[in-house]
Amino acid sequence: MNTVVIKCGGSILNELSPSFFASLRELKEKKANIVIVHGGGPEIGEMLQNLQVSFEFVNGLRKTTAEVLEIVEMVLCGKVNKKLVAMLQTHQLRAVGLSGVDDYLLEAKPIDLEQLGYVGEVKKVNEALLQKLWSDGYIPVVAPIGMDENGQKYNINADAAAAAVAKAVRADQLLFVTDVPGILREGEVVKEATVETVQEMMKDGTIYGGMIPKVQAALESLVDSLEEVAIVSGKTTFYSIHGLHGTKIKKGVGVYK
Ligand SMILES: Nc1ncnc2c1ncn2[C@@H]1O[C@H](COP(=O)(O)OP(=O)(O)O)[C@@H](O)[C@H]1O
Ligand SMILES: CC(=O)N[C@@H](CCC(=O)OP(=O)(O)O)C(=O)O
Repeated sequence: MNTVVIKCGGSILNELSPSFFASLRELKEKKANIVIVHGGGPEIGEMLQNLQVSFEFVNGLRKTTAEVLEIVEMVLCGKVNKKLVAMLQTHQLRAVGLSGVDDYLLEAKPIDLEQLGYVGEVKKVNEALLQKLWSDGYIPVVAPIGMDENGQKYNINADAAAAAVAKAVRADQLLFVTDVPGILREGEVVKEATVETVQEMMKDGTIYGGMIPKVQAALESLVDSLEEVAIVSGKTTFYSIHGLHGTKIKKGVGVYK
């Protein structure tokens, strides 16, 4: 059966279009197993500002003190996760909201406690839990908070969490749904890219900011069985009779390290 991992960026969560949900229903009709991993960077930033808690990004990752972690968890697992689950439900898609803490869905370990605080990376994914939800027809919706064996929680970049889930479930497809129609170069969507062309676009500055962790996660996930990753817009349908819209990143000839 087709397994599709969808990363929904915080940039697009409030602008997901009815046609995005229609594309999901189409996938469900084709009996695909779908799991959604969501972000929420802008909402976390807003809440931290409202609560006057200062924060900084180190290499694209939010440095996470114990105080920041508490707010990140509150926003991702409470507000954002339930908002997305509610939207899916009202678009006739049966969804269950979880975080990586639930039944150790995302077992995590710290990346660099000194530099980044409680920022984690995925050590292990509880694939069996996803399989159980799929067999009952649900779309699991995952907030990227992980936990280690001592109960310490970690803030995980959502692009990296989605890539880890895709690897663990040996996904057929990994889609990054965001607020742009794909990788743009001189105002045009790059329809197909290889590992090498993506690396070039990172070097020459075509790819910058929030697109960097996304393509890095995409390239890392192409190492295993996954042959293709796509970056698509949540403002439109991502499938049509012409196939997938957006940028497809294929393995190509280069090897990503
Ligand atoms: N070459 C590029 N093509 C398209 N978007 C790019 C590119 N380089 C950087 N970006 C930026 O990346 C953003 C998407 O990343 P981000 O805001 O982190 O989204 P998300 O919340 O979906 O993870 C775009 O809105 C755009 O500002
Ligand atoms: C460690 C780290 O940076 N975590 C992210 C988690 C949310 C996220 O990745 O959201 P987007 O996909 O919307 O960017 C953060 O705190 O913003």
